[in-house]
Amino acid sequence: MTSSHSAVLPWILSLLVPYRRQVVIAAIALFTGSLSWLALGQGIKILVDHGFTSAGATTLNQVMMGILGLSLISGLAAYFRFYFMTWLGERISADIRRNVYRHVLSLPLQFFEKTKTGELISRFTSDTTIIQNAVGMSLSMVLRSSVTIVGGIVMMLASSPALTGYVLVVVPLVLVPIKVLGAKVRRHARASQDRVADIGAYVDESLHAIHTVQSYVHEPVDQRRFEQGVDAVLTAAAVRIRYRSLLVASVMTLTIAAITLVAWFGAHEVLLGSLSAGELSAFLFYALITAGAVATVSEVLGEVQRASGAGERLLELLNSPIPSRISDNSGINDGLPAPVNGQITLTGVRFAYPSAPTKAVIDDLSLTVAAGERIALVGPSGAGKSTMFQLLQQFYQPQQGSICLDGIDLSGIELAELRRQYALVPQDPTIFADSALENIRYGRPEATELEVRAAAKAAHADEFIELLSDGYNTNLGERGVRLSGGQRQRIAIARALLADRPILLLDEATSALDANSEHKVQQALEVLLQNKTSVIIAHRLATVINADRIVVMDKGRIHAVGTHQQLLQQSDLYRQYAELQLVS
Ligand SMILES: Nc1ncnc2c1ncn2[C@@H]1O[C@H](COP(=O)(O)OP(=O)(O)OP(=O)(O)O)[C@@H](O)[C@H]1O
Repeated sequence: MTSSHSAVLPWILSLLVPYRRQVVIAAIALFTGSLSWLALGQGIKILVDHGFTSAGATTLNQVMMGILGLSLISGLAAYFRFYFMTWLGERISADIRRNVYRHVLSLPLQFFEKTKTGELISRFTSDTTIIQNAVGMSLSMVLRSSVTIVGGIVMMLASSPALTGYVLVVVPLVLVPIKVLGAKVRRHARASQDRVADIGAYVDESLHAIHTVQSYVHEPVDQRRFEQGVDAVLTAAAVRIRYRSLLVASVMTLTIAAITLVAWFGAHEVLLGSLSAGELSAFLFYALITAGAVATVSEVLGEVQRASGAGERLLELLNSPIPSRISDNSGINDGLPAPVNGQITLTGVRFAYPSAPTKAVIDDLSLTVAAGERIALVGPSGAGKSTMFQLLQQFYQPQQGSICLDGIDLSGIELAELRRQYALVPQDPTIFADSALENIRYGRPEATELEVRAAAKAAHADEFIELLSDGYNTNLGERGVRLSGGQRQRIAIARALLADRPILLLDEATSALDANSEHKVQQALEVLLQNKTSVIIAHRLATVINADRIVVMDKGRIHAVGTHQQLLQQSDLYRQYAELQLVS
């Protein structure tokens, strides 16, 4: 869904609603500041017409005091305007970040298959900062200048309607470049932000894979591609800058030419005696500050338009649809028994990924997993084992058939409630850049430290955590770079133990661990699997032997079901698989 430029302003205004008090204060400060500047013109007029006459000394003093007073007022007004507008800019960008993050967290997996993480990060950081500056600085300047322009025109009219007439004739001349070039600036601003997001995505991807990058000595290639990205940013920016410079220059030149012309007319009127020198001075003062304000607007309008481009992209993100299951829980009966027993029934399930809707990855699959049963899923790569996990957790919905938990169709269970029934131990467990303690506590954020330690002991993770430099408080480093494969698995098992969910989804690691580590992981798993319904994508002999039933999958269908011994005799596919694939 694309959002248009016109949607950005109403969105920003809606974000300002909670801060109306601050907006009002900023607006008052803004008006006061601009009006006190306009009042200065009257001071000039009095000064020129009367300040230089014989009786002028007292007038001169009074006017000077007045001007000083006005400067004080406009100074104070500037303080409040600057303070509150900047504050509003910070607030708005904070609110945008909050809203966008909340939205992005709920987006379906399909969205993340298509969108690069680095690009999203760039939206969070750079796009919101652009909006922050626009609201905090540029918008404030545009508003102040707009007030000055309107006030300036009114005061010019008061000083000399005839001269104002000339000014108004030439004003459209100045507006033409603002309109034409401004639109171009905005378009190219968006293009250059897109290129910035591209390089963000590239950095993100290559740095995540830094290990692979360095071991393949791929650095020169990455550097070259990155530089191409940087060049693309520069090229896009160059076009924007060219239009913007053209905009600023043409507005300035046209304005100064217009004022000179008007001054020339005015001087003639003074010579004819139809205008006093003070009136002409005041008029020119107003014309100058008005022109200055027009120039300011044209200059920062570029910034505002850049922000509007950034806003478009953020709005697009906010408009990406969230699955109705999450945003709208109507029609959900949430009838899960408490506690959940963990019986899973699949009946005639057919599923194809949305990106390949004609290729059934799961095809007419029926299976019942009894409460407390331990099922091992085996089968060749691409058989659909991981897809089963995705369906059980409802990251995707089957196109045909039904999946039930304790007899209730999954589509009738609130999504968060459903997912709370599963503990997932993935093949390559995620370790966060946080302490060992917090990494385990991820399974149940409200768990006490004692509970975390108990789970770690049961998962045989305690023994290596205690040896880390800072024990449970040791930071495990981004993606657990400081842990071995077996240690990462034991942390993940401790996390799942702590979560204590009725159903366990375990994707066993395929990589062989050393005997000692293997033994530890196996022991940890035995604790984890006690009294739970478990579905295990099995890669180890010990696992299949200990399973209640083994389900052999092939091309999305169930090929055979049985125990290890039964299948060795009955299924050629299983025998081959057991001989070649299982880690003994
Ligand atoms: N997000 C996706 N979009 C489209 N197709 C997908 C997606 N994920 C998996 N597939 C396809 O679905 C099929 C089944 O994949 P799945 O990951 O379930 O297999 P698997 O049995 O777990 O294999 P492995 O043991 O190699 O992990 C594969 O052909 C795969 O290409």
